[in-house]
Amino acid sequence: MVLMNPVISKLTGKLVVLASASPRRLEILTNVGLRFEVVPSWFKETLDKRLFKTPHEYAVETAKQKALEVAKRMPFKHLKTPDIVIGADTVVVMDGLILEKPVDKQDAYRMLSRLSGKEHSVFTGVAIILCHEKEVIDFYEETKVKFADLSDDLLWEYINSGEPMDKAGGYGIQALGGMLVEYVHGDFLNVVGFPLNQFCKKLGLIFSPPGSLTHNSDEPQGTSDPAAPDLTSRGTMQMQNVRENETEDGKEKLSKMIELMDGFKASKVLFTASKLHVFDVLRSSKTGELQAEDVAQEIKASMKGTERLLEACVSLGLLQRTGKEYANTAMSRHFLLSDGPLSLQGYIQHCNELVWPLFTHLETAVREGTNQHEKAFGKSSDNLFQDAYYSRHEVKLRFMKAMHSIAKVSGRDVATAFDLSKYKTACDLGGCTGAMAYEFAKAHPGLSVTMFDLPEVIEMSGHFRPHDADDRVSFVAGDFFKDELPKADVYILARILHDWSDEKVHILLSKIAKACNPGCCVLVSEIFLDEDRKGPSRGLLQALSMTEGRQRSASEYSLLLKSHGFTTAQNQTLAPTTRH
Ligand SMILES: Cc1cn([C@@H]2O[C@H](COP(=O)(O)OP(=O)(O)OP(=O)(O)O)[C@@H](O)[C@H]2O)c(=O)[nH]c1=O
Repeated sequence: MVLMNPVISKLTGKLVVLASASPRRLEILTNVGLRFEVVPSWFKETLDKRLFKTPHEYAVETAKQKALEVAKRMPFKHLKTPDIVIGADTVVVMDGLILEKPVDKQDAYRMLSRLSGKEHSVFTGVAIILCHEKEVIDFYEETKVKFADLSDDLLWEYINSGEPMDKAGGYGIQALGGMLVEYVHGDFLNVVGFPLNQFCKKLGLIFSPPGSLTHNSDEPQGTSDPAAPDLTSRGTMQMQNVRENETEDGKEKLSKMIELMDGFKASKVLFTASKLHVFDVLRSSKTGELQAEDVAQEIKASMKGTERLLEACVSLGLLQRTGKEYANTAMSRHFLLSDGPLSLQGYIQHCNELVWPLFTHLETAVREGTNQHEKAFGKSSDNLFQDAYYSRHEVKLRFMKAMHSIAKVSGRDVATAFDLSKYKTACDLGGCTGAMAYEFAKAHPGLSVTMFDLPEVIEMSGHFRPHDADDRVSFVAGDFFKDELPKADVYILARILHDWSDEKVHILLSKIAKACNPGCCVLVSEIFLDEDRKGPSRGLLQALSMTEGRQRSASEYSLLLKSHGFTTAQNQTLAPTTRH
């Protein structure tokens, strides 16, 4: 096959994966000579549509989740890491209503009769994951389609052909459904399921030599990812242009370097916008949108500073701007509103107030091999909650809010990672606010969960109790290094062991081993380092501000557990172990 599009040939030799079961997407990409593997995504298309301001944001987010699921699964299940994963999601939108694939014939009838005689939009969201660079480029395309007036007889005949069932909006424009269509405005293949033209342009931006990036100006509308793929600033591109022997690889390295150099600025923008409640302020305005001036007034900050902050937030995908109006993005609505169910506010403020000051002393920390608590806060931190710094009410509360938000975001995944149906009781050791314990109770109707933590933590955990608190969750005060542990079938250690030296971990595990009966299990939830300790960088970066704790690999945790009679039953991102 002759390759007309040189961009496609840039992917030669790379492991490209299409995270889609759609035969149409496979055909469109095969037709242009792309070589790839198909690994359909297991991501269920169940995102809450109400959380998205526009239908295309929903399609883009679904595409991203489909692709990410495959990118994460492949190294484990297929034992290979792809270079690129492509995900897509097509939706039909009529009067603001998102139509996906019909669930049955009646549903197809409802959809098609809604579309009859009118114009609607078809949006396809696409996500391209660059696995090694850990980057996501996403975009969407909109095409307008007008249906002719359709009689009931025609509709039922079409539905009975079986064609509508696996197609968004209940029709396939490329086949019989083409007969229903009066006109199409825009990219036809976008309706079929994949906006090939825009996809190739994006690939061009990612893979073409720097000089050709000047064609940025005709970039199509609808790019929803402000962070990518414009990998470097224009100033930098010009500089690269001058150096003719600069390779594509060199450009990638440079962009990675720039990302690393700027990383701290991006974090601080997030921390500051959260601390000033920018996201809450925008949410509580009547329309969900505000101009910079109004935001400045609400957050009691200067106009100039606020404008800069808002613009930086837009560039990071934390906010979006239409004209002069700023609004939250779907991601911000998900994670950055103080009262959202998945709010990360608590953890972000912990990073801002505690981790950030510690990292400003990283150089000394490296020279001395110690955590720089004393330098940053004037106090040493041998034992959280017991030293003077942590004894301050607001500091304790902030720490608890941080742990609470992490437990809320990850709790369901931890609670449902393994089949615990044969167990009756669980004990969450160091469970802080009880958020994780409630997630376990919710996920396992037959399980009673005891939350065990220091008395001063239990005392304050009332602040975090849900209104509909499940009475299968109870709270017991104690020190897990000194006091007797409650009896349980499952001991949960979520983000606990990394805080302690091997010596202390042994003390804790021997107490668990003593308290539990044969057949009991310990569920460990941690960031597991790769066996060669080359990643993930989240874990290795966290280690830099640790006191006596350390990050370990799955086999290091297994060894510690084994020495107390626990044999590892499963050993992946989340590891439960069973005692025999
Ligand atoms: C409007 C229209 C849609 N489709 C198909 O509708 C599915 C949408 O569903 P999806 O959720 O985006 O994809 P999927 O098929 O479930 O696959 P996956 O990517 O694995 O989720 C895709 O197939 C598209 O081609 C057509 O074939 N022709 C058309 O005219």
